[in-house]
Amino acid sequence: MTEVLAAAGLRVTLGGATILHDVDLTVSDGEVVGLLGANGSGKSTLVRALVGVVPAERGTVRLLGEPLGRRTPWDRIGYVPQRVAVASGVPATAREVVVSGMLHGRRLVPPRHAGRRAAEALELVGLGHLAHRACQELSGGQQQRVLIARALVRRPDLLLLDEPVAGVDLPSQEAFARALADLRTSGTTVVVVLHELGALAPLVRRAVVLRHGSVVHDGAPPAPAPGHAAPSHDHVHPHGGEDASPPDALGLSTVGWSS
Ligand SMILES: Nc1ncnc2c1ncn2[C@@H]1O[C@H](COP(=O)(O)OP(=O)(O)OP(=O)(O)O)[C@@H](O)[C@H]1O
Repeated sequence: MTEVLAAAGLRVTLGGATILHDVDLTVSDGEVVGLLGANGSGKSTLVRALVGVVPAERGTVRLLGEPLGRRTPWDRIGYVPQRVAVASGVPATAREVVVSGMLHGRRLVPPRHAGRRAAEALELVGLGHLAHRACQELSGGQQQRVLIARALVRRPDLLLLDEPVAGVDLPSQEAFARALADLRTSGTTVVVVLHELGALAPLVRRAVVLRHGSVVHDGAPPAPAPGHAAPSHDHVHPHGGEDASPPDALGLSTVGWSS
């Protein structure tokens, strides 16, 4: 199996605190890996360090066989950050934002087929009918799906997603799961931060669980507690927090797997 992502001894310090403690993570071609853990366990920081958005104090990252830096093949990598507003007052349409996903490095002009590819990517996330709508007129969940389409339009070999379906309704989550299944079939490797496997459960065969910035589990996804997967489960009751006691061995008591 070809190594698509390899992080070794990754240490990240932010605001004087060590957030990631020498994390090792290797992901092979075609894997779909779920990154799980309680709030504040370091999932987003890990993904951000993997794409170089936050600097690592120590350790190395290789993406698609190249060290993180000038040689990273960004045109083959898709990244969806944790919920950010797409619009930010810029009057771009959904289609324009998605087309911008085809720009990278020295490619500052979209290729001729960009419009067609953007339309396809928006269809994949169920937003084909809103392609020409200004992003600032879209709901938060719809904006999130525009960002997913923006990552998909590259047809990436490696896709990193930070809570892509948070705040997205169930039918759209299921549509996204189908799009991800198609990508996996075509060989895309996926690393996805999730609070719950939800609609993506059938796809995620490997779970990496973080706790206080260290990997505490790497293997089969832990089973959710009974009732947690049920559509009627409201998720408004407390799941505990960093101070909850006693946390289960994997620290999953805070992410909705047991309560
Ligand atoms: N820029 C920053 N400066 C200082 N501390 C930070 C910064 N960014 C994140 N942190 C801290 O790092 C820790 C991990 O945050 P991170 O966002 O990676 O967690 P997470 O597992 O993704 O959480 P969540 O599930 O809530 O999204 C938290 O304690 C957070 O307060």
